[in-house]
Amino acid sequence: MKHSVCVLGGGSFGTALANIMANNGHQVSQWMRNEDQVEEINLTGLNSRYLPNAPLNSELLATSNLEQAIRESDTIFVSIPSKSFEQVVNKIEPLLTADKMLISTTKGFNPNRFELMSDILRRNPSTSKIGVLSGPNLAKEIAAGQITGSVIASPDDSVRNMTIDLLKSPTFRVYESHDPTGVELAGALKNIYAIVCGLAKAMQVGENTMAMLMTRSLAEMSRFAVHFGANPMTFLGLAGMGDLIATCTSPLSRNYRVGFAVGSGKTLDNAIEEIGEVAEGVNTLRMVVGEAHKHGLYMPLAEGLSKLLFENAELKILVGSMMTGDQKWDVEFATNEENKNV
Ligand SMILES: NC(=O)C1=CN([C@@H]2O[C@H](COP(=O)(O)OP(=O)(O)OC[C@H]3O[C@@H](n4cnc5c(N)ncnc54)[C@H](O)[C@@H]3O)[C@@H](O)[C@H]2O)C=CC1
Ligand SMILES: O=C(CO)COP(=O)(O)O
Repeated sequence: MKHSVCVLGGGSFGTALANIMANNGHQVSQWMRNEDQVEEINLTGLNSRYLPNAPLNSELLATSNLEQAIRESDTIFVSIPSKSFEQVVNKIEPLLTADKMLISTTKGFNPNRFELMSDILRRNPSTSKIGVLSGPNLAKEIAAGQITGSVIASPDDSVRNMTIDLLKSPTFRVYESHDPTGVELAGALKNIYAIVCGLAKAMQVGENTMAMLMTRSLAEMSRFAVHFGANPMTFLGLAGMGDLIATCTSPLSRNYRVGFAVGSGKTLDNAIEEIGEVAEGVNTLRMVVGEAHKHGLYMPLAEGLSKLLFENAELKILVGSMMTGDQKWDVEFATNEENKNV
């Protein structure tokens, strides 16, 4: 069945998702504020700034008319960086109705207060059909047709089913989850550790070290997320472990690249400017370290990275924080009390 969908955001991920759905034969509009970009996509079938090597489906309609795009769509994917997410959602709120589904694809926190993107979506009074899409989804690989898996998390069956219907393709597989908190926190938190791993790679550490960093990152992420209501098992899936591997090892990840640039001697500001796209991990780090302090959560890697990026501490603080910390158990969460610390 053909559905009417709209993607908000003209960046790399929004474009990759819109293109999958257009290829699947759905009626897709992609809203962006930049008129030149609208014209380029509609006339040439290219989004040259964000996905330069990916010819787009000719039926994909770029638009700067937000009102029309929302009115004509049953499902709305919000692919706007966390910094502007709330502002855009406030604009569409008067246009929402109970039948419309809202899916966040943004991996970050509201910079103004400690809340996730789905919290912002849930504040709208019109629709409760809300989901979160997250997983190892490097946009450039998706656009190049690389086999990719993702996770749609929602308590609402119809939201999960619709998202699968819209996105499933021979190269894109969508799994389901009942743990939106875990899936969303996993996607946001891993960006911190992609920066850590980019830094480590620039320092030419060995594979033992990389493996240790990624595994302890997973422990830290799940410790934080469980405190806020997530299921620790979610972190073994694509949204947790999967996304952590993809972004902690790939130079296609903007967060990894920020870490690599800083590890190679650039300032944080220069590193961000050079990338020219959103690297959510920097804001996420600020928010998460603040909350970890407030709630007494032990997060030595995030703490070390924060000191390094924001307080000019030396690089060795990162390794030191991991090697001399208090945590002594390898695995903190297990399925029964007896095996609590495996
Ligand atoms: N690129 C990727 O590989 C993936 C990205 N994501 C997440 O998707 C979200 C969006 O990322 P990308 O598309 O990669 O970002 P991007 O940096 O490629 O593009 C961001 C887009 O948002 C637009 N934008 C920013 N502020 C806006 C505003 N106030 N009003 C309207 N448009 C605005 C920009 O003009 C740009 O078109 C991020 O949170 C990211 O974590 C998730 C999975 C994969
Ligand atoms: O989330 C992503 C892949 O799953 C994209 O990561 P970056 O935002 O670091 O590019």
